[in-house]
Amino acid sequence: MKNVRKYAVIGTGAIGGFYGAKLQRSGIEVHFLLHRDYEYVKQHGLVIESADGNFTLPQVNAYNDVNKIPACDVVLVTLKTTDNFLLPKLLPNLVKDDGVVLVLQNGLNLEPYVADIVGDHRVMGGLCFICSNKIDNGHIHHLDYGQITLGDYAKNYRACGITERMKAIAEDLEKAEISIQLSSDLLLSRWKKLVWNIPFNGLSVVLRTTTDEIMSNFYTRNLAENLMREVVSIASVNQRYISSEFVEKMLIDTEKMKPYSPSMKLDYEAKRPLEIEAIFGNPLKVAQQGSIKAPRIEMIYQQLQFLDHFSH
Ligand SMILES: NC(=O)C1=CN([C@@H]2O[C@H](COP(=O)(O)OP(=O)(O)OC[C@H]3O[C@@H](n4cnc5c(N)ncnc54)[C@H](OP(=O)(O)O)[C@@H]3O)[C@@H](O)[C@H]2O)C=CC1
Ligand SMILES: CC(C)(CO)C(=O)C(=O)O
Repeated sequence: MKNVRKYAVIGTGAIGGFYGAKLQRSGIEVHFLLHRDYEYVKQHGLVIESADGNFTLPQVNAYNDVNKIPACDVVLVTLKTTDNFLLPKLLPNLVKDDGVVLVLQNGLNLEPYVADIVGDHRVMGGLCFICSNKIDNGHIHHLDYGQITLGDYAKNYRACGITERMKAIAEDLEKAEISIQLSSDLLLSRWKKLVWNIPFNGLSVVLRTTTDEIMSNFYTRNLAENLMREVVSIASVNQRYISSEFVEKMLIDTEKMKPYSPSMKLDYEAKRPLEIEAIFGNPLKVAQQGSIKAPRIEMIYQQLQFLDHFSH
Protein backbone atom coordinates (compact mmCIF):
# COMPACT_ATOMS: atom_id res chain seq x y z
CA MET A 1 0.00 0.00 0.00
CA LYS A 2 1.31 3.45 -0.99
CA ASN A 3 2.41 6.13 1.48
CA VAL A 4 -0.13 8.65 0.22
CA ARG A 5 -3.53 7.04 0.01
CA LYS A 6 -6.56 8.03 -2.03
CA TYR A 7 -10.01 7.34 -0.50
CA ALA A 8 -13.48 6.70 -1.93
CA VAL A 9 -16.71 6.88 0.06
CA ILE A 10 -19.52 4.65 -1.20
CA GLY A 11 -22.65 6.10 0.39
CA THR A 12 -22.24 9.71 1.52
CA GLY A 13 -24.69 9.56 4.40
CA ALA A 14 -24.56 9.86 8.19
CA ILE A 15 -21.25 8.06 8.66
CA GLY A 16 -19.75 8.16 5.15
CA GLY A 17 -20.33 11.92 4.90
CA PHE A 18 -18.93 12.51 8.37
CA TYR A 19 -15.79 10.39 8.16
CA GLY A 20 -15.15 11.29 4.51
CA ALA A 21 -15.44 15.01 5.24
CA LYS A 22 -13.03 14.71 8.16
CA LEU A 23 -10.53 12.89 5.92
CA GLN A 24 -10.79 15.57 3.22
CA ARG A 25 -10.42 18.33 5.82
CA SER A 26 -7.15 16.76 6.95
CA GLY A 27 -5.74 17.05 3.43
CA ILE A 28 -6.46 13.56 2.10
CA GLU A 29 -7.88 13.12 -1.43
CA VAL A 30 -11.43 11.80 -1.07
CA HIS A 31 -13.97 10.88 -3.78
CA PHE A 32 -17.61 10.74 -2.72
CA LEU A 33 -20.29 8.67 -4.45
CA LEU A 34 -23.63 10.39 -3.98
CA HIS A 35 -27.18 9.46 -4.73
CA ARG A 36 -30.27 11.70 -4.39
CA ASP A 37 -28.36 14.84 -3.37
CA TYR A 38 -25.62 14.53 -6.01
CA GLU A 39 -26.49 17.82 -7.82
CA TYR A 40 -26.75 19.71 -4.53
CA VAL A 41 -23.44 18.43 -3.12
CA LYS A 42 -21.65 19.00 -6.42
CA GLN A 43 -22.69 22.66 -6.24
CA HIS A 44 -22.57 23.34 -2.50
CA GLY A 45 -20.36 20.69 -0.92
CA LEU A 46 -20.95 19.21 2.53
CA VAL A 47 -21.96 20.76 5.84
CA ILE A 48 -20.95 18.91 9.00
CA GLU A 49 -22.71 19.95 12.16
CA SER A 50 -20.78 18.13 14.80
CA ALA A 51 -20.40 17.69 18.52
CA ASP A 52 -16.64 17.98 17.79
CA GLY A 53 -17.10 21.37 16.04
CA ASN A 54 -18.98 22.38 12.90
CA PHE A 55 -17.26 22.71 9.55
CA THR A 56 -18.10 23.12 5.87
CA LEU A 57 -16.43 21.77 2.76
CA PRO A 58 -17.67 24.06 -0.03
CA GLN A 59 -16.11 21.81 -2.68
CA VAL A 60 -15.88 18.03 -2.72
CA ASN A 61 -15.16 15.45 -5.43
CA ALA A 62 -18.78 14.41 -5.96
CA TYR A 63 -19.92 11.67 -8.37
CA ASN A 64 -23.15 9.99 -9.33
CA ASP A 65 -21.37 7.41 -11.48
CA VAL A 66 -18.85 5.08 -9.89
CA ASN A 67 -17.07 4.59 -13.22
CA LYS A 68 -15.90 8.20 -13.12
CA ILE A 69 -14.11 7.79 -9.77
CA PRO A 70 -10.39 7.01 -10.08
CA ALA A 71 -9.19 3.71 -8.58
CA CYS A 72 -8.58 4.24 -4.86
CA ASP A 73 -6.37 2.75 -2.16
CA VAL A 74 -9.11 2.65 0.45
CA VAL A 75 -12.82 2.34 -0.34
CA LEU A 76 -15.15 3.01 2.58
CA VAL A 77 -18.44 1.11 2.30
CA THR A 78 -20.98 3.26 4.13
CA LEU A 79 -24.21 2.35 2.38
CA LYS A 80 -26.98 0.82 4.43
CA THR A 81 -26.53 -2.95 4.27
CA THR A 82 -29.95 -3.13 2.58
CA ASP A 83 -28.20 -1.60 -0.47
CA ASN A 84 -25.29 -4.05 -0.47
CA PHE A 85 -26.74 -5.80 -3.51
CA LEU A 86 -25.23 -2.83 -5.40
CA LEU A 87 -21.67 -3.71 -4.38
CA PRO A 88 -20.86 -6.25 -7.12
CA LYS A 89 -21.33 -3.38 -9.63
CA LEU A 90 -19.70 -0.65 -7.54
CA LEU A 91 -16.54 -2.21 -6.18
CA PRO A 92 -14.53 -4.20 -8.74
CA ASN A 93 -12.99 -1.29 -10.69
CA LEU A 94 -12.89 1.14 -7.79
CA VAL A 95 -10.37 -0.54 -5.52
CA LYS A 96 -6.72 -0.72 -6.60
CA ASP A 97 -5.03 -4.13 -6.88
CA ASP A 98 -3.15 -3.47 -3.64
CA GLY A 99 -5.99 -1.45 -2.08
CA VAL A 100 -8.67 -2.41 0.46
CA VAL A 101 -12.40 -2.12 0.86
CA LEU A 102 -13.16 -1.06 4.43
CA VAL A 103 -16.66 -2.17 5.45
CA LEU A 104 -17.96 0.27 8.06
CA GLN A 105 -21.49 -1.09 8.37
CA ASN A 106 -23.32 -2.69 11.28
CA GLY A 107 -23.97 -6.41 11.22
CA LEU A 108 -22.33 -9.77 10.62
CA ASN A 109 -20.81 -11.58 7.64
CA LEU A 110 -20.52 -8.45 5.54
CA GLU A 111 -16.80 -8.90 4.86
CA PRO A 112 -17.15 -12.41 3.36
CA TYR A 113 -19.75 -10.98 0.95
CA VAL A 114 -17.35 -8.21 -0.09
CA ALA A 115 -14.48 -10.72 -0.27
CA ASP A 116 -16.46 -12.70 -2.85
CA ILE A 117 -16.45 -9.55 -5.00
CA VAL A 118 -12.90 -8.22 -4.58
CA GLY A 119 -10.98 -11.16 -3.08
CA ASP A 120 -10.18 -12.05 0.55
CA HIS A 121 -6.94 -10.04 0.48
CA ARG A 122 -8.65 -6.71 -0.26
CA VAL A 123 -11.10 -6.51 2.66
CA MET A 124 -11.05 -4.95 6.08
CA GLY A 125 -13.79 -4.17 8.60
CA GLY A 126 -14.59 -1.35 10.96
CA LEU A 127 -17.12 -0.96 13.76
CA CYS A 128 -18.39 2.56 14.15
CA PHE A 129 -19.32 3.80 17.60
CA ILE A 130 -20.97 6.99 16.49
CA CYS A 131 -24.33 8.73 16.70
CA SER A 132 -24.86 10.54 13.42
CA ASN A 133 -27.70 11.34 11.03
CA LYS A 134 -28.02 12.86 7.58
CA ILE A 135 -30.66 15.56 8.04
CA ASP A 136 -30.76 17.26 4.65
CA ASN A 137 -29.02 17.41 1.27
CA GLY A 138 -25.29 17.38 1.97
CA HIS A 139 -25.95 18.06 5.66
CA ILE A 140 -24.73 15.65 8.32
CA HIS A 141 -25.59 16.02 11.99
CA HIS A 142 -23.06 14.26 14.20
CA LEU A 143 -24.43 14.03 17.74
CA ASP A 144 -21.89 12.09 19.77
CA TYR A 145 -18.96 9.64 19.87
CA GLY A 146 -17.13 8.64 16.67
CA GLN A 147 -14.56 5.98 17.38
CA ILE A 148 -13.88 3.26 14.79
CA THR A 149 -12.58 -0.18 15.79
CA LEU A 150 -10.55 -1.41 12.81
CA GLY A 151 -9.89 -5.07 12.10
CA ASP A 152 -8.20 -6.79 9.18
CA TYR A 153 -9.99 -9.60 7.35
CA ALA A 154 -8.78 -13.04 6.29
CA LYS A 155 -10.80 -15.92 4.83
CA ASN A 156 -13.48 -17.26 7.23
CA TYR A 157 -12.72 -14.39 9.63
CA ARG A 158 -9.44 -15.95 10.78
CA ALA A 159 -8.04 -13.56 13.39
CA CYS A 160 -5.14 -11.79 11.70
CA GLY A 161 -3.61 -9.61 14.40
CA ILE A 162 -2.56 -6.02 13.86
CA THR A 163 -1.37 -5.68 10.27
CA GLU A 164 0.77 -3.00 8.66
CA ARG A 165 -2.05 -1.83 6.38
CA MET A 166 -4.37 -1.43 9.38
CA LYS A 167 -1.76 0.79 11.01
CA ALA A 168 -1.39 2.83 7.82
CA ILE A 169 -5.13 3.45 7.51
CA ALA A 170 -5.42 4.15 11.25
CA GLU A 171 -2.74 6.81 10.80
CA ASP A 172 -4.81 8.57 8.09
CA LEU A 173 -7.96 8.40 10.22
CA GLU A 174 -6.23 9.65 13.35
CA LYS A 175 -4.68 12.50 11.40
CA ALA A 176 -8.26 13.34 10.43
CA GLU A 177 -9.18 13.47 14.14
CA ILE A 178 -11.08 10.19 14.09
CA SER A 179 -10.44 8.10 17.17
CA ILE A 180 -9.27 4.56 16.30
CA GLN A 181 -8.95 1.30 18.13
CA LEU A 182 -7.15 -1.63 16.53
CA SER A 183 -8.68 -5.08 16.86
CA SER A 184 -6.62 -8.23 16.34
CA ASP A 185 -9.83 -10.23 15.82
CA LEU A 186 -12.43 -8.61 13.58
CA LEU A 187 -15.06 -11.32 14.12
CA LEU A 188 -14.85 -11.00 17.90
CA SER A 189 -15.26 -7.22 17.56
CA ARG A 190 -18.29 -7.69 15.29
CA TRP A 191 -19.92 -10.01 17.86
CA LYS A 192 -19.18 -7.56 20.67
CA LYS A 193 -20.86 -4.77 18.73
CA LEU A 194 -23.87 -7.04 18.14
CA VAL A 195 -24.16 -7.50 21.90
CA TRP A 196 -25.31 -3.86 21.84
CA ASN A 197 -26.99 -3.55 18.45
CA ILE A 198 -29.26 -6.58 18.73
CA PRO A 199 -31.08 -5.51 21.91
CA PHE A 200 -31.08 -1.76 21.42
CA ASN A 201 -31.61 -1.43 17.67
CA GLY A 202 -34.32 -4.11 17.86
CA LEU A 203 -36.16 -3.00 20.99
CA SER A 204 -36.07 0.70 20.14
CA VAL A 205 -38.02 -0.07 16.94
CA VAL A 206 -40.37 -2.74 18.25
CA LEU A 207 -41.22 -0.74 21.39
CA ARG A 208 -40.98 2.69 19.66
CA THR A 209 -38.63 3.88 22.38
CA THR A 210 -35.13 5.08 23.22
CA THR A 211 -32.15 3.56 25.05
CA ASP A 212 -32.82 5.43 28.33
CA GLU A 213 -36.41 4.18 28.56
CA ILE A 214 -35.35 0.59 27.84
CA MET A 215 -32.78 0.82 30.64
CA SER A 216 -35.05 2.54 33.16
CA ASN A 217 -37.77 -0.11 33.08
CA PHE A 218 -37.19 -3.31 35.08
CA TYR A 219 -38.71 -5.59 32.43
CA THR A 220 -37.05 -4.13 29.35
CA ARG A 221 -33.66 -3.86 31.09
CA ASN A 222 -33.96 -7.59 31.83
CA LEU A 223 -35.04 -8.27 28.28
CA ALA A 224 -32.04 -6.32 26.92
CA GLU A 225 -29.73 -8.30 29.17
CA ASN A 226 -31.24 -11.62 28.11
CA LEU A 227 -30.94 -10.63 24.46
CA MET A 228 -27.26 -9.83 25.08
CA ARG A 229 -26.77 -13.26 26.63
CA GLU A 230 -28.33 -14.90 23.57
CA VAL A 231 -25.85 -13.02 21.36
CA VAL A 232 -22.98 -14.23 23.54
CA SER A 233 -24.10 -17.84 23.20
CA ILE A 234 -24.40 -17.58 19.40
CA ALA A 235 -20.90 -16.07 19.19
CA SER A 236 -19.54 -19.25 20.78
CA VAL A 237 -20.57 -21.14 17.62
CA ASN A 238 -17.86 -19.05 15.89
CA GLN A 239 -15.46 -19.85 18.76
CA ARG A 240 -15.65 -16.25 19.94
CA TYR A 241 -16.12 -15.96 23.68
CA ILE A 242 -17.51 -12.88 25.40
CA SER A 243 -17.46 -12.54 29.19
CA SER A 244 -20.34 -11.71 31.54
CA GLU A 245 -18.31 -8.68 32.63
CA PHE A 246 -18.50 -7.36 29.07
CA VAL A 247 -22.30 -7.70 29.09
CA GLU A 248 -22.47 -5.91 32.46
CA LYS A 249 -20.28 -3.10 31.13
CA MET A 250 -22.49 -2.68 28.05
CA LEU A 251 -25.52 -2.31 30.29
CA ILE A 252 -23.84 0.19 32.59
CA ASP A 253 -22.42 2.19 29.65
CA THR A 254 -25.88 2.35 28.08
CA GLU A 255 -27.37 3.62 31.34
CA LYS A 256 -24.83 6.44 31.26
CA MET A 257 -25.53 7.30 27.61
CA LYS A 258 -27.68 10.29 26.72
CA PRO A 259 -31.18 9.12 25.59
CA TYR A 260 -30.62 7.78 22.10
CA SER A 261 -32.44 6.38 19.10
CA PRO A 262 -30.12 3.84 17.42
CA SER A 263 -29.68 3.94 13.63
CA MET A 264 -32.42 1.34 13.07
CA LYS A 265 -34.93 3.49 14.97
CA LEU A 266 -33.94 6.49 12.81
CA ASP A 267 -34.44 4.32 9.73
CA TYR A 268 -37.86 3.22 10.96
CA GLU A 269 -38.95 6.80 11.68
CA ALA A 270 -37.75 7.91 8.24
CA LYS A 271 -39.59 4.96 6.64
CA ARG A 272 -36.33 3.56 5.27
CA PRO A 273 -35.74 -0.20 4.92
CA LEU A 274 -34.44 -1.78 8.15
CA GLU A 275 -31.07 -3.59 8.26
CA ILE A 276 -32.73 -6.76 9.56
CA GLU A 277 -30.69 -9.40 7.75
CA ALA A 278 -27.25 -7.97 8.55
CA ILE A 279 -27.97 -7.34 12.23
CA PHE A 280 -30.44 -10.14 13.08
CA GLY A 281 -30.79 -12.60 10.19
CA ASN A 282 -27.07 -13.38 9.76
CA PRO A 283 -26.48 -14.01 13.50
CA LEU A 284 -29.59 -16.22 13.56
CA LYS A 285 -28.14 -18.28 10.69
CA VAL A 286 -25.05 -18.89 12.83
CA ALA A 287 -27.32 -19.92 15.74
CA GLN A 288 -29.02 -22.41 13.44
CA GLN A 289 -25.67 -23.84 12.28
CA GLY A 290 -24.68 -24.41 15.91
CA SER A 291 -28.14 -25.62 17.04
CA ILE A 292 -28.25 -22.75 19.53
CA LYS A 293 -31.66 -21.50 20.63
CA ALA A 294 -32.16 -17.73 20.59
CA PRO A 295 -35.94 -17.35 21.00
CA ARG A 296 -35.92 -13.68 21.96
CA ILE A 297 -33.73 -12.65 19.02
CA GLU A 298 -35.87 -14.75 16.71
CA MET A 299 -39.04 -13.07 17.94
CA ILE A 300 -37.60 -9.58 17.44
CA TYR A 301 -36.46 -10.64 13.97
CA GLN A 302 -40.04 -11.68 13.13
CA GLN A 303 -41.54 -8.49 14.57
CA LEU A 304 -39.06 -6.34 12.64
CA GLN A 305 -39.96 -8.18 9.44
CA PHE A 306 -43.61 -7.28 10.05
CA LEU A 307 -42.85 -3.61 10.78
CA ASP A 308 -40.48 -3.32 7.83
CA HIS A 309 -43.04 -4.85 5.47
CA PHE A 310 -45.70 -2.25 6.30
CA SER A 311 -43.51 0.82 6.87
CA HIS A 312 -42.26 1.86 3.41
N1 LIG B 1 -25.79 6.55 11.65
C1 LIG B 1 -25.15 6.06 12.70
O1 LIG B 1 -25.04 6.73 13.74
C2 LIG B 1 -24.52 4.71 12.64
C3 LIG B 1 -24.60 3.92 11.51
N2 LIG B 1 -23.96 2.71 11.49
C4 LIG B 1 -24.03 1.86 10.32
O2 LIG B 1 -23.42 2.52 9.22
C5 LIG B 1 -24.00 2.09 7.98
C6 LIG B 1 -24.43 3.33 7.19
O3 LIG B 1 -25.45 3.96 7.93
P1 LIG B 1 -25.80 5.50 7.81
O4 LIG B 1 -24.61 6.29 7.48
O5 LIG B 1 -26.58 5.84 9.03
O6 LIG B 1 -26.80 5.47 6.57
P2 LIG B 1 -27.32 6.67 5.64
O7 LIG B 1 -28.63 6.24 5.11
O8 LIG B 1 -27.24 7.96 6.36
O9 LIG B 1 -26.23 6.68 4.49
C7 LIG B 1 -26.25 5.79 3.43
C8 LIG B 1 -26.02 6.58 2.17
O10 LIG B 1 -25.98 5.70 1.06
C9 LIG B 1 -26.54 6.40 -0.03
N3 LIG B 1 -26.97 5.54 -1.12
C10 LIG B 1 -28.09 4.78 -1.21
N4 LIG B 1 -28.17 4.21 -2.43
C11 LIG B 1 -27.08 4.62 -3.11
C12 LIG B 1 -26.61 4.40 -4.42
N5 LIG B 1 -27.29 3.64 -5.29
N6 LIG B 1 -25.47 5.01 -4.81
C13 LIG B 1 -24.80 5.81 -3.96
N7 LIG B 1 -25.19 6.05 -2.71
C14 LIG B 1 -26.32 5.47 -2.29
C15 LIG B 1 -27.70 7.15 0.57
O11 LIG B 1 -28.06 8.22 -0.28
P3 LIG B 1 -29.59 8.69 -0.42
O12 LIG B 1 -30.03 9.03 0.98
O13 LIG B 1 -29.48 9.87 -1.32
O14 LIG B 1 -30.36 7.55 -0.99
C16 LIG B 1 -27.13 7.61 1.91
O15 LIG B 1 -26.60 8.89 1.84
C17 LIG B 1 -25.16 1.18 8.37
O16 LIG B 1 -24.78 -0.16 8.29
C18 LIG B 1 -25.45 1.54 9.84
O17 LIG B 1 -26.01 0.49 10.58
C19 LIG B 1 -23.20 2.28 12.53
C20 LIG B 1 -23.10 3.03 13.67
C21 LIG B 1 -23.79 4.26 13.84
C1 LIG C 1 -23.95 1.76 18.80
C2 LIG C 1 -24.61 2.74 17.86
C3 LIG C 1 -25.64 3.53 18.59
C4 LIG C 1 -23.60 3.73 17.42
O1 LIG C 1 -22.39 3.60 17.85
C5 LIG C 1 -25.08 2.03 16.65
O2 LIG C 1 -24.41 1.15 16.20
C6 LIG C 1 -26.34 2.35 15.93
O3 LIG C 1 -26.90 3.43 16.10
O4 LIG C 1 -26.76 1.50 15.14
